[in-house]
Amino acid sequence: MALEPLFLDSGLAYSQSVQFLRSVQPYLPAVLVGAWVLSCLYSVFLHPLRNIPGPYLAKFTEAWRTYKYARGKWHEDILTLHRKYDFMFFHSIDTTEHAFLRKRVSAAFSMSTVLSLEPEIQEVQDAVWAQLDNAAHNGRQVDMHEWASYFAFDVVGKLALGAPIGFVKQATDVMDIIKSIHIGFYQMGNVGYIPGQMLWVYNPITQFIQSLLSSDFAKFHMWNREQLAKRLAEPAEERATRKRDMLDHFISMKEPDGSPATQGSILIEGGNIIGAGADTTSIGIRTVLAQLVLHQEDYLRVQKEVDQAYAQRTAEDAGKRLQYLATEKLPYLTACVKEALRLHPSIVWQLPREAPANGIEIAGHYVPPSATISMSPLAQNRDRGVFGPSADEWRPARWMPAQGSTDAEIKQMEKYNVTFGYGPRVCVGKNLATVEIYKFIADFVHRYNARFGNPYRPYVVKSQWFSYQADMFLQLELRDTVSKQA
Ligand code: HEM
Repeated sequence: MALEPLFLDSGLAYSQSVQFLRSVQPYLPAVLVGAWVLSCLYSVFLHPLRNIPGPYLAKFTEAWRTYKYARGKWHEDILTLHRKYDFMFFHSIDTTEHAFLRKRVSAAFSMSTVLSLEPEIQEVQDAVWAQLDNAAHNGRQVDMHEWASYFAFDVVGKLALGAPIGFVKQATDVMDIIKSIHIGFYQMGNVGYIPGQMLWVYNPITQFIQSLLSSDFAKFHMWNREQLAKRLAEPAEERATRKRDMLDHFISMKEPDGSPATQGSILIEGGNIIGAGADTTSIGIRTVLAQLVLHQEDYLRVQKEVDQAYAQRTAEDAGKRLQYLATEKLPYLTACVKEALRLHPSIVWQLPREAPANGIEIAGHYVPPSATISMSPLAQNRDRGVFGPSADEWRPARWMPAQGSTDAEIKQMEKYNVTFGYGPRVCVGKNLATVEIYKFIADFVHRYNARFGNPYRPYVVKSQWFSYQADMFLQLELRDTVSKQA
């Protein structure tokens, strides 16, 4: 390939530069190959982490990891690697900026805020039931890849962006938001961990081309801004009589200098939630549902528990849906939720951390300062040292005191179950996700009997940072008890 300048200039300097480039051009390939060989030699013989066991090719090039990521089968690859090399570690650090950002949103994610918004979550859930009831009446199969996503995306819209985006009502991926987020995660997941690589994706030229191709996402940004503008313009008397939601919490945040949060900061928090809190939760819902539908005896046992809880509602709660605080007391539902989320955590790629300033010794290996070390929640959650020889198996009873495990064993498993991460960066939305999952599953099994549309291929799993289930078709039967109650 000839090296020709893109912009013409005149004079001696220009012709000298061209001459220089022409003179070095024949040596460039050799220089690049030489640099690569040197870096390989350094990795194999001198790098401080050279003795850590792992695939040989990965010592030489990050392309090995990119290739594996791009296949979308990391949920299988990571387990194979851990079984082979039996090595895992992680360590967490915190930074002042992260601590500040985290503290200023903590009230928005507290359990009391989430529970105060339970009726709003229920409203979205009831809209889902209306759609699924309809499908059940007509004998139509439902794809839970879609419906769990529509539910979770509308919940974050309603609670944190100012209004439900309309997925459930319109029964579609409005403005292609879900599709665009998945494309974004695929791109970031595959190249985002390599310094500088995201420039191929996020530079003004590709961004411009992308905006032409998916103007829908630009529409979503516009919609998001409009909701915020509406909220900011809301008369004070109206605000005083309305329930405070997550968006209100974000609006009342402060910047580090004590000034009110800028619109940019508020929009970023909303963006974080839609990126981090919708897919993860819908995967969690599908994970629990999938295990229950696969194990019908467990489905029936949870159903019986929920039916009883419905029957025992107080006179004050009669006619209302089961509240989260009642569902979290149901022992078998709780065991099934914990076990399903352990076996299939929504995020299966590595959670990165920096080694501390003095380095750290882990499992006999010295890790130098600032090295990035990371661990997949999936691999950790299958650690036989913690979960025993049945670590890969579905065994909800392991979470039940005096039935499957002792109290001390359960405490130990809770500590090392990292579905929601670990340490100062542990998932900030865990309360919201937990409430959504318990409520959704409890009402679902109370309302329907369910079978896979295709028992020979119940669903497929794809990994792209998240590990999500697709083509999860269910045949639903509306239960008599519910049609009578309706
Ligand atoms: C089943 C559902 C969910 C799962 C499995 C999950 C999992 C995780 C994990 C593994 C992390 C990284 C933690 C670490 O590095 O140690 C994380 C971080 C985060 N999650 Fe979640 N998440 C879920 C739901 C949510 C929801 C509903 C929200 C918000 C509404 C949310 C917002 C966030 C945010 C903002 C972070 C970054 C926290 C930080 O860096 O301080 N997540 N989540």
